[in-house]
Amino acid sequence: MPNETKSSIYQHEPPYIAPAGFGVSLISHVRSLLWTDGMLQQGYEQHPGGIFKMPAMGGWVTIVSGKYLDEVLRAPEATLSFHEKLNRILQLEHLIGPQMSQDQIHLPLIKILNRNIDLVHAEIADETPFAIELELSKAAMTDGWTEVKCFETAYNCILRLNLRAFMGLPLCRDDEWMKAINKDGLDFALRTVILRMFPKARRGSANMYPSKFGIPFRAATKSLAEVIQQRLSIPEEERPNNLLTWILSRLPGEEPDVHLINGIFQIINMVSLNNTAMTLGHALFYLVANPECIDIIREEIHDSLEGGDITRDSLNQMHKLDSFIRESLRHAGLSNLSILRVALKDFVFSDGTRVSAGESIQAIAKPIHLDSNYYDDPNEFKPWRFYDMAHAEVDEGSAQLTDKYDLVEPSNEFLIWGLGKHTCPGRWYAAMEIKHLMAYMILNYDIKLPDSAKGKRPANLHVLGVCLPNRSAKILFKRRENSGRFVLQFVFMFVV
Ligand code: HEM
Repeated sequence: MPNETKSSIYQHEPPYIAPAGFGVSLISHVRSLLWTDGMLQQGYEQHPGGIFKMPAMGGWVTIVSGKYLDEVLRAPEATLSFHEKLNRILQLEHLIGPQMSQDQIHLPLIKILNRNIDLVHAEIADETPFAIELELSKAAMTDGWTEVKCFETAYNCILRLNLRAFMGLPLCRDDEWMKAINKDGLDFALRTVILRMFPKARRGSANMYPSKFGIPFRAATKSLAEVIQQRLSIPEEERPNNLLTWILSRLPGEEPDVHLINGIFQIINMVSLNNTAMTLGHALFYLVANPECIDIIREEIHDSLEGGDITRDSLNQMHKLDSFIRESLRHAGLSNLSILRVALKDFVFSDGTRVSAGESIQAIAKPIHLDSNYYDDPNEFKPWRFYDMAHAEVDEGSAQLTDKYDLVEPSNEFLIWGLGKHTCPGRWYAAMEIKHLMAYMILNYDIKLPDSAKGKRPANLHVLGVCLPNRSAKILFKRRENSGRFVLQFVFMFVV
């Protein structure tokens, strides 16, 4: 068993996979910036199922896998902390306040989101045609086909759906407000980087300086304040059932703190937007690069519809689509690492490896997702891999289809959502949103790569261990003949 401070066995540092001596450490850091994936793979191959230390983002991080990952997951929050790591990265205490940094007010809010997922789905379903058609209307149409940047379209659609689910109509369709949110998000990101450059004790005062770099959460505050006043004027039981109402119910008081509300909203929007949009972007690129899958998924969607509609239950029946998205995440996982922790006390693993207080620990992810010990032909994109794995267990005598290979299920071999007590609490929402959008697109549009791509999936962009979908590559959409009902719906929405 690991021991937090003492151990009878010989204690030692994790092995370094790059030189860390005086002078050469800098070279190791430059190598890790340019060659993160390669360095991580090298560490994994040298220490399979083990522990090693590698340079990352200006520090040295202990990387774990195998049984050591389980030891990290079992450690109490007071020893290996996820929230403290997040606070340090995002500077939540200075930029939003203790309700966020200490009380984690966003967590109960996401629980409410999960409890209301059927209602939230209804909002997403209503907003989807509007969001997609608006994005497509920005580009010219040739012979019925509209060519758009895939990732930009995915990002904007997810942003629009999140705003609808979190804030409701009409604010979610206010383009000025959307611009303000994007500005606030960028100012926030920049501020976190600047604050981290100051010693801890000076950050509070550093944050007070008026800034040329923008003040986080200011741009969207004015419209939000108006919406809050309007929401408060409605009797509590009649308020729309969405995030803004839930935040207000958790912050009782005469004068709501608009800065805090904006901060909470921004953090939830931030964690839900980027990862979800990247996941959708990757999956759409796999879809157009594997066009033979489109008809198969479309047939499954048709078979799952309820009264012609994509409902929550019908989404749960779309096992091939689910497998397709999970395989897309396995193959082009968003990050090569998972599970962020910082040691608040010295921590000693069962083999005597010691991590000192203040140091960071992360779990290896991508090399596991591409390891032939866990996945057959790991470098091949097999859209029905998880569908087949679930069905193979039924064939082997299990009475019903297992859900352990479902998109939302984390495991030691599928670390996209993290694992253990901090496993992503937004994964049901994210999966529902991505599946709904893809099902809607596949049902109502033909989708393809431009001829110039020659059938090849556009290359991903790898930055500091993050695998981004290609930013400039385009895909084409053409409305399908039988989607007349959708056109009427869209025209109706604009008229109203
Ligand atoms: C495809 C989309 C998403 C991916 C891949 C993803 C992935 C992750 C990962 C890897 C973690 C960290 C786990 C750890 O370090 O132990 C995490 C945590 C978290 N995620 Fe997500 N996430 C996604 C979408 C969302 C959405 C939509 C929401 C909110 C609605 C959300 C809210 C959170 C929160 C609040 C945490 C922190 C949990 C805690 O404090 O215990 N995520 N997510």
